[in-house]
Formats: sequence, C-alpha cells, structure tokens
Amino acid sequence: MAQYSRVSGTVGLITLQNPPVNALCAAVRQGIVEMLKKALSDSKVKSVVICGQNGIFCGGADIKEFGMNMSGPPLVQVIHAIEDANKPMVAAIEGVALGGGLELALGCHYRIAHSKARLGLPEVILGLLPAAGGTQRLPRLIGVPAALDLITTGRHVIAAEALQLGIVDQVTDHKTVDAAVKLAQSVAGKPLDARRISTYPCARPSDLDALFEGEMQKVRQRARGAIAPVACVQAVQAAATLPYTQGIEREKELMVTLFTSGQARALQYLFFSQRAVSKWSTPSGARWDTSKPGPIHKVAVIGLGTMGRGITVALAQTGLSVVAVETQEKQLMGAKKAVSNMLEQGAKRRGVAPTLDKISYSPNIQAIADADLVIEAVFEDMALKKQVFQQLAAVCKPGTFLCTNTSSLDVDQLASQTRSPELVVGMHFFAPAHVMKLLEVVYGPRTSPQAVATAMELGKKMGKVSVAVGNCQGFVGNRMLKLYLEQAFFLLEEGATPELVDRALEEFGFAMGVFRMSDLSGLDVGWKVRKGLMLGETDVSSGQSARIRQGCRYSPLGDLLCEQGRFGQKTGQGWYQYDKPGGRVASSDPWLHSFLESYRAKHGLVARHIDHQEVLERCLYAMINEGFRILEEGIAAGPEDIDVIYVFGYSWPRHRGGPMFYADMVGLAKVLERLEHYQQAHPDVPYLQPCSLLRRLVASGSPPIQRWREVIKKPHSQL
Ligand SMILES: CCC/C=C/C(=O)SCCNC(=O)CCNC(=O)[C@H](O)C(C)(C)COP(=O)([O-])OP(=O)([O-])OC[C@H]1O[C@@H](n2cnc3c(N)ncnc32)[C@H](O)[C@@H]1OP(=O)([O-])[O-]
Repeated sequence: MAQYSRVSGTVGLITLQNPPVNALCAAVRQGIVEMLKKALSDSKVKSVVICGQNGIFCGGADIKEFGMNMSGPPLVQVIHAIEDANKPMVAAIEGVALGGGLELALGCHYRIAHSKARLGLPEVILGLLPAAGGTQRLPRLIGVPAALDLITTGRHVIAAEALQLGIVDQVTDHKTVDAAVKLAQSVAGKPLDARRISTYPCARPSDLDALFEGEMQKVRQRARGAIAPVACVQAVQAAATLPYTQGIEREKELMVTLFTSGQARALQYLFFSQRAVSKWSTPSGARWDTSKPGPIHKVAVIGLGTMGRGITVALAQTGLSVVAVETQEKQLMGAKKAVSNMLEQGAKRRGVAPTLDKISYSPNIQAIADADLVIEAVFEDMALKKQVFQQLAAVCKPGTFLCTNTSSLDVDQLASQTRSPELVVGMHFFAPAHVMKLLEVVYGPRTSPQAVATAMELGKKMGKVSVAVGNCQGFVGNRMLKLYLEQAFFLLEEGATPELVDRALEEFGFAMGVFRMSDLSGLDVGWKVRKGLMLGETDVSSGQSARIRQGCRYSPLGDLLCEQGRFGQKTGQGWYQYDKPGGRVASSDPWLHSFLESYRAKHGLVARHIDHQEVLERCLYAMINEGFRILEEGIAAGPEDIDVIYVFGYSWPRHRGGPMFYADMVGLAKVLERLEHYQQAHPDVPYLQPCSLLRRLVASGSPPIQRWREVIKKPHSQL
C-alpha cells in the first residue's frame, strides 16, 4: 500500500498506493512507517519525496474505516515520524491533498504542488476536524485568520492560492514528482530545524479574543446546531494560545467528542449517499452502468422566466452551446441582460472568462431544430406545456431528448404529446437553477435508459447532484414538502403562530422556518398549484366542512392570505411583515395574529398550547412517513436518494443527514408510535396513517438505514 524506490541516486521515493484516491487506510499508514524507516536507514538516500499513485497525492483518511475498530499506526504518529525525520522530506502534490492527505504534506519539510492540484482540510464537512495535527500546524504556517477560513469551511484551494497563502513552497506545471525530486536534491543536507512546522510559534493577531468570538458567531450562524465548525474554531484557538503539545492534546479531545457524535455519522452517511445516487437504477431494470448517455453538443432552453434564465446560465457555464428561446420580445430582452449579468458575475467570482458567446437567443422556436436536447421551462401549466411539447415534437430533429423542468406535473402526459415518448424525461431544477445543487431526473414508464443516463450525465456536467426518481405528483421533494407545509398550516389553526413554528424548525437546524421560507419563495406559487388541483378556492362557509376538500382536512389559510394580496416578501406582507415590498427582514405582524384569531373563531377552533416537540413531530414525521411510501412505491430507489434530495434541494440541515436518516436516528419504533398517536388525534388526515413499510421495518427489528433495502422487498413501483 506504499512503495519505496530510490531515484536519481540519492532520493528515496515513497509512493502511496490505494486507488482510487490513496486514502490513508491502516495498511497505507503502516506502509508509510515501514518505507520511511527504509529511506532513513538507506545511507545513499539524502532526502525523501512522498507522492501518490496515479496522479493523486491523497484524499485523506479512509472514511470507510471511521465506523470500524481502529487498527494500524495512528495518522498523527505517522506524521510526527515524518516531521522528525533527519533527512528532508518533500511532498509532491498532484490531484488532491485533502484532509489527512494535506496534514501528511504539512508534516513534510517542503511541499511542491502541480498547478492543477487542489488542497484543503474538508473534515468539517464530515462532522470532524483535522485531527492529525492539521488544526495546530496550519495556523502556525499561514496564520490564524487564513487557517480558520480553510478549516471551518472545508473549502479547497487550487495550487496558486495555496502558494499565495504559504501552504506550498513551489507550484509546477511539469511532472510534479520530477520537480519534487529536484527540490529534494537541492535541499539535501540543509538544516531542518526551521522547516518543522510544529516548532513554529503561532503568530497571534492583537485582537485575538475578538477574532475568535467573531468566528464563533459566524460558524454558529452558518450551520445552526452543527458542532464540528465550533470544535474547529476551538482547536485553532488552542493553536493560538497553547504550546504545540498541549494543542495536539486539545485537538484530540475535541475529535473524540465529534467522532462519537451522531452528526459525524450523519455527515459521513451523506458523503457516501451523494456518491451512491449517481449509481441509479429504474424499475424496468435500467442501470447507470449499462446505460450510455447520448452525445450532447447543443442544448435548447424554452422559456426564459426565472428558471429558464438560471438553467441557461448553468448550461453556458459548462461550455455547451445553448439556444435560448423566449417568444415574448420584452421578456427575451430582459432575459438576455439578466443572463449576461449572471454569467459575468459568476465568471468574475471564479476568475474565468464569461461564456456569453455560448448562447444564442431567439423568439422563434424553429431555432432549436438542431439541438440535441431541449429543456422546457415555460410556466407551470399543463395545457401550456402540452402545447410546447407538441411544437417540440414537430420542430426537433429525430432523436432529440425532450426534457421538462416541471416541479410536479405528470411527465408521462407530456411524453404522450410526442411521437417518441422514450426521449422524454423530467429535469427538475431548483431555483436559482445556476446556484442550487440539486437536480431531480424524473423518468416515466416509457422513458428510455439512454434518456435517463443523458439527463444524469448533463446534470453532472452542470455540477449538480442528480437523483433519478419515478414519476408521481410532486416527484420526491415536493411530494414530501406538501405534507410538511400542510402540517404547519394545521398547527396555526390549532393555536400556533408562524413565529413558534419557525423557531422550532430553525432550532432544529433549518436556515429558515417554513413560514419565513414561504414568504421568501412567494405564497402565490403554491396558491396557483393548489388552484390547478381544484383546491385553492376559498369556501365562504364556516366550521369543519369549510376545511375539508376532496374528503380530507384542508387548511385554506395560505389561500386566504393570497386573496388579500399577501404574497410574502415581494409584496411586503405574508406570514410576516416587511419594511417594504421586496424587504428581507421579517417582523411579527399583529394583523396576522388577529387574522388567525378571527379565523379560529369563525371555524369554532379553540387555540391550545403547542410546543416545539409537537411542531417537529407533526411537520417532520408526516414528511418522513411519505418518504417511506415513496420507498415502498419505488419512486426513490433508496433512503439515500430521498436524503440527498432534501439536503441539496430543501436545505435540510446537513448534520442531520436527511429525513430518512433522521428517522433512523430517532428510532423507527418511536416515529411509528408518534404517527399512530397523531393519526388518532387527526383522523381526517389520512396521510398520518403510518406507512406499511415503516411497520414492516419496525417488525423486522428496525434495521439500520443501510439495510432498509433488504426489507423493501418490492424494489420499484409499478409505473
Ligand atoms: C485522523 C483524522 C483526521 C483526518 C481526517 C480525514 O482525512 S477525513 C477525509 C478528508 N478527505 C475528504 O473529505 C475527501 C473526500 N473525497 C473527495 O472529496 C473526493 O472523493 C475527491 C475530491 C478526493 C475525488 O473526487 P472524484 O469526484 O474524483 O471521485 P469520488 O468523490 O466519486 O470518489 C471516488 C471513490 O473514492 C471514494 N473516496 C473518496 N475519498 C475517500 C476517502 N477519503 N476515504 C474513503 N473513500 C473515499 C468515494 O467514496 C468513491 O468511491 P466509490 O463510490 O467509487 O465506491
């Protein structure tokens, strides 16, 4: 797992060998220790280079080992042995040096990186901290503020920035190992005392206390309730205030707390889930590894509203040619300007040239005739979308993939408007589409494996986390969200306020509670959808009958607000009030509270005390229960798909893994028991009836989430 050779006569070369990313598993750590001994005892060797096989230095500790009993030498000791070596040690960084990989490089006396290499300490993203000395060495090397930035965000830097920060000594465009060998030869025999980072004093900015206080506030705000970023700040604080050996002890102590926390488990589950969803499968047996995507050179976007504009930007940023079609001249002009601005801003941020020339605009749908794939992003209206699909079928060349950005409409109905329904697939982006990472790829019963593969591949090119899901009302994300929203409305009817509900959800970890989020996205959006489903018309009568629609309990509260023109932030009033239309700071609205009181009085509802626990259980367990139904029906292939959708598309707090992982953490028996309780209390809400898959899982002894698929006997839906 680590190989040793001697090159250029005097340089020992240790190569890490653990594909695909040379993760530091026990055998690799052991290998490094043994190869280091060899190199140091070889009298011909004057200096040593450490590199990784296949152009990748090291992706860090082996995350798969985290759940297992520790074996092999601890990484922190391996790195101390490297730093203590009496011959110059040089890290040759190609590909990536991440986490333990960068810590290993920091233990070396010199670091040289290829210009395309990426470096970083992303442990925080896995619920951990860089506990192989990273929190103590990095601040000593590059200063406290820069180290705090890298360690608390986990962001990667490219070689040029690493050089500027002082993380690496040299950057090369040539063969990194050759350059590292040259560097090793040039430093052979030089004293090493000034090269051991652990011996450096940590530069202390004068305003140290204020700096850490500010940083602590920042990390708490950024990831509400997440403990790893807080521990990262504490560990860097130890570097700034304690001698190295005590700092290392503090780093270890903090790591132990994180390591055993549920948050680290959740975040590591998410890491593997994010990768697992790319290995998609469908009920018909189509799979990621047997389906070849079609070649895509030119993509068309139809409709340049908010979604169409974001999609156009995201496509142009991939370097693909884009034809953007908008039949309304005024909207087209506005879109051109907005898309160019977004591209220019994005390019500036990323330090690249804007790809404005990749897009051609047209008011004429004929302009898409030679596109390989079309994404329809017109207004969310079935009749209109059907009409567009008929046009697409007539205009496009044979074999063009036809995609719809619908957020909930039936993809199959749209497919039936064309002569080639196998080429039709949903690509459900999330607003703003050039920013949000999630893409739901929705396959219907007739969608071909190639169409799914093509949409998944395009999503990947666009930098999205793509999840393949079956066709049903709202797909996975919005189908579950509907129940979450509905429960929140019911809680208002029963005595809660928007402030109470939002506080409970924000304390749970959501950046915004459900009502603040609705105000931000616009109440009118859901109103239009409900009207489309024949639900959103308000009933003038009072009592319970006015709150029953299609045989189930229904809350018209959102509709009533819309009727008053209260669409949320954009109108300055919604569930909260804002200082002006478009204002962003929500404040409690006395009008809303008296409106709720008169609503309850009109319908004979008596307000009761509702606590945070009930808010969480009602909103989250309703949604989780629907998640089990989605799994049972095969709309999602596994719980990981649902969790990835919720974390990347619906701001579910990452450190809680996703709704299905959360259910596993809470305990399936408890979720079942609470659902039964709420179902008895609210018999007019049928979806609170616990799903039979949940019952089966509990009856099977509540296996861990990784084993749920064994219980989901029928793996896919009948779609
Ligand atoms: C002592 C404590 C202190 C230290 C703590 C740490 O170092 S914590 C660690 C800090 N380090 C990190 O957080 C870095 C995490 N890794 C990454 O960010 C990316 O994988 C990448 C940028 C290295 C490569 O991106 P890419 O798009 O080219 O490829 P890809 O992402 O698709 O991965 C390919 C395969 O490799 C697998 N795998 C990857 N890394 C690890 C690992 N460390 N371990 C195990 N496995 C790993 C991955 O699951 C996948 O497996 P699959 O599905 O084929 O069976």
